[in-house]
Amino acid sequence: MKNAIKVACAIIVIDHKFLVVQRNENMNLPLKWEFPGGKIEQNETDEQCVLREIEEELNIEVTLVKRLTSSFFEYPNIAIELIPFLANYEKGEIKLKEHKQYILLNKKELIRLDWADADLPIVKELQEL
Ligand SMILES: Nc1nc2c([nH]c(=O)n2[C@H]2C[C@H](O)[C@@H](COP(=O)(O)OP(=O)(O)OP(=O)(O)O)O2)c(=O)[nH]1
Repeated sequence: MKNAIKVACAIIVIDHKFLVVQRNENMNLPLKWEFPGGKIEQNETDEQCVLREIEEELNIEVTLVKRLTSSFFEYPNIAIELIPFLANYEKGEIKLKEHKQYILLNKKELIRLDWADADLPIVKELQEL
């Protein structure tokens, strides 16, 4: 795949559940579920990106535990490499800045959501952890 844009995201564990967020009506991929994160900027590492995005989007601090397998997906308007990190919630009160809502689900419940396509292989990999 040519020129995939790199996007880093966090699978945040809180009380043994996974935090997932829903994109709002005005974003690309409206109302799809995803893991919080965003595009990697110049001069930052994947890890720095995900920590920054979590602070920006959710107002919380997390620690990164493990990098999972990247997912490559070509949407009609954009090709992305989605780089997932398993993360632990550390501190802060969740305040959503961009997303419509968040929910905490266990592993089995994740499959039922209407995910952004690029996330599906990651949700599958999570089932096997
Ligand atoms: N943060 C995040 N983005 C995802 C996931 N799955 C997925 O396909 N994406 C896509 C949606 C966006 O096209 C891109 C992430 O870009 P972004 O969140 O920084 O930017 P955005 O779409 O809100 O805004 P824009 O700058 O593209 O208009 O990756 C995911 O799990 N998390």
